[in-house]
This record gives sequence, structure tokens and C-alpha cells, in this order.
Amino acid sequence: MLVIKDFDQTQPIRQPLHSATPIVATVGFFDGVHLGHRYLLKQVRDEARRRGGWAMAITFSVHPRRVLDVSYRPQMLTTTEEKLGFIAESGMDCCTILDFTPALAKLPAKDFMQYFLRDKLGVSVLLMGYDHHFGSDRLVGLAPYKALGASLGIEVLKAEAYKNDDLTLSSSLIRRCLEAGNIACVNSSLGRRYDLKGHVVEGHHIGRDLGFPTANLEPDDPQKCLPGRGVYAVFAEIRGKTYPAMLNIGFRPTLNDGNKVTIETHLFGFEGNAYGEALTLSFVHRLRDEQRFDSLETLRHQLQQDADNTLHILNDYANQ
Ligand SMILES: Cc1cc2nc3c(=O)[nH]c(=O)nc-3n(C[C@H](O)[C@H](O)[C@H](O)COP(=O)(O)O)c2cc1C
Ligand SMILES: Nc1ncnc2c1ncn2[C@@H]1O[C@H](COP(=O)(O)OP(=O)(O)O)[C@@H](O)[C@H]1O
Repeated sequence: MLVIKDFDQTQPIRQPLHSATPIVATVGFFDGVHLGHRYLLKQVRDEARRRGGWAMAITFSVHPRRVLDVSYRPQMLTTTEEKLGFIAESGMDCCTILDFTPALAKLPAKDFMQYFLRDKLGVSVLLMGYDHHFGSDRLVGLAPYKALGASLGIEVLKAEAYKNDDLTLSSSLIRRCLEAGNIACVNSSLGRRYDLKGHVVEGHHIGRDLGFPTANLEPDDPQKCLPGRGVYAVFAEIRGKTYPAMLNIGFRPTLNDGNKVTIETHLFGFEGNAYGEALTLSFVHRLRDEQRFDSLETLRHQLQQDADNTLHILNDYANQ
């Protein structure tokens, strides 16, 4: 997939695609690239194939609301790199990443369509998500976009909505499920397991004495959403191998460890030193709340139970 980014948005960009090729595009932030997004991207791809053209996703480097409201700092379901990977998997030929600058935020829909979609990117067909809108004039419904498109030579088509048991899928709904530890909802909405990538850093070296050494994860992207505090059954990938694992996200109240959230994972069947290694955690199920125990012995006892539950759950999951 061709990625167009970091270009001077005040200048026309060099048309990177063959100019006679129709470009079928859609615009969105696509955080999480969930099943609803994928359904929209599939329609873009199918339309592009029908017309012998290119399928293009147009997205933004930072969340548009953050430019309009500087205090808005959403945690993200996907890093930009992950998002590009999933957009490519959805069959896009090209993804354009626009810098959502204050100047861009001020553009009414007509100017955005004319300068960005038509003149810079050469878009000839635009698929609009069923509830999507853009432009500072906040036009409502598909009709005004269709009319603008007609005046600019861009055919505007309505994309069909993704239907999932009457539930309207959205990135914010998935973020709320993640915070609540409802991993089943998160994973079924994404169409894959939610994961978290990072590197292993040193902790307090207590885990090994408990009989459960834990690899402490420092996420690579601090903006990526963490599931809510609690104990989870996960799969953990390290050095190209995947292990069943259990983890705790929280403050470790038994150790009175202060207010820094730690992500500690015990990998079943892993031995050796993991410090500095890349680690990917992919979430399957939330087991319980984090608790404060009276002693390390009671914590150890609980960890043994967590281990039994985790192996049981992951075994069932793998056999589904
Ligand atoms: C599956 C799992 C569940 C945990 N549950 C709790 C808990 O409920 N309360 C708590 O204080 N610490 C909990 N911990 C955190 C342990 O206290 C922590 O892993 C241990 O102290 C080792 O810390 P260290 O890696 O810094 O040595 C849990 C850890 C794991 C792996
Ligand atoms: N099965 C395992 N799961 C997690 N970490 C393991 C495992 N076996 C060995 N280790 C190593 O032990 C370290 C964790 O031991 P621990 O006593 O909890 O120390 P720390 O407090 O530094 O995390 C991990 O970072 C990793 O290098």
C-alpha cells in the first residue's frame, strides 16, 4: 500500500497515482480499524475494483477533536503504524495521512473537497460513511455533500452501515468496553484480539520469589489505551514465540507500590531473561479485580488460582 504523508499541505502534491486512474476514497480517523471501518473500506475497495481504479483511505495524524479542543487527549485503540497495517489488510491501494492543522479545521466542506480531495489527491468518487460529515460548516446528511460533489466533479456515494446485533459500532464504545474490562465486546468489535506492544523493563524483583516472575511492560506508545485495572488472561509473544500468560494492570496494592500503573505478565513455559525484549500482549479475558492481600503468601495463593483459571480459559479459547 502506498502511504502519502508529510507533504506540504499548502502546495499541490505531485500526483503519485496514474492520473487517468479513477480514485475511490473515503475519509475518517479510523481509530481501531474495527469491523464497521473494515466494512466501509471493503465497499471502497469493491467500488474501486468495479471502476478499475485505486482504493484510497484518507485519515489524520492526530484526532481532529484534539485540534479543536486542546484539552481533548483521547487514548487510542491503534497507533498510526498499526492503523496503517490494518488499512492495508483491508485492501486499500493507498492511504493518505493529512495533518489536521487549525487551517484545515477551518475549511468548509466545499473547500476541503475542492483543494484536498479533487486538486491534491485526484479523488473522483467519495464514499461517505452512513453518519459521517466533514468541514467547518458541519453539513448534515448526504444531500449537501452530493450537491457539492456534483459541482466539483466528485461523485459522492453513500456507504452502507455495518450492522451488528443492533449495536452501532464506534471507537468510543470500544474504548469504554476496554476500560470496563469487557474484552469479549472489544475483540468481537475489532474482529481480532486487542493487543498492546512494548518492551520489558525491570521491576522490584519480588515476582520470582513469589514463584511467578513477571515481565513488566513499558508500552511503546503511551497514547495507546490500556484495559481497565484488573487481572487478565492473555497470549504473550516474545522472541517470535507465543505463550499463554496472565497479567495484572494496576497499582499492586499488596506492595503499597504508589500510584504508577504497572503491567506485569507471567508467561507460562517461558524461562530466561526478558529484560529489554519486545513483548506483545493480546487480551482474551478479564479474570478479576486487583486486590490488596494481607500477606505475600495470600497473594501467592491467589496467583496459583489465577494460573489455573487462566490456563483453563486459554485452552477453551484456543479450542473454540
Ligand atoms: C496474574 C497476576 C495477578 C496479580 N494480582 C495482584 C493483586 O490482586 N494485588 C496485588 O497487589 N498485586 C497483584 N499482582 C502483582 C504482583 O504483586 C506483582 O507481580 C509482584 O509483586 C511482582 O512484582 P515485580 O515484578 O516488581 O517483582 C498480580 C500479578 C499477576 C501476574
Ligand atoms: N515465565 C516468566 N514470565 C515472566 N518473566 C520471566 C519468566 N521467566 C523469567 N522471567 C524473567 O524474570 C523477570 C521477572 O522477574 P521478577 O522477579 O518479577 O523481576 P522484575 O521485578 O524485574 O520484573 C522478567 O522480566 C524476565 O526477565
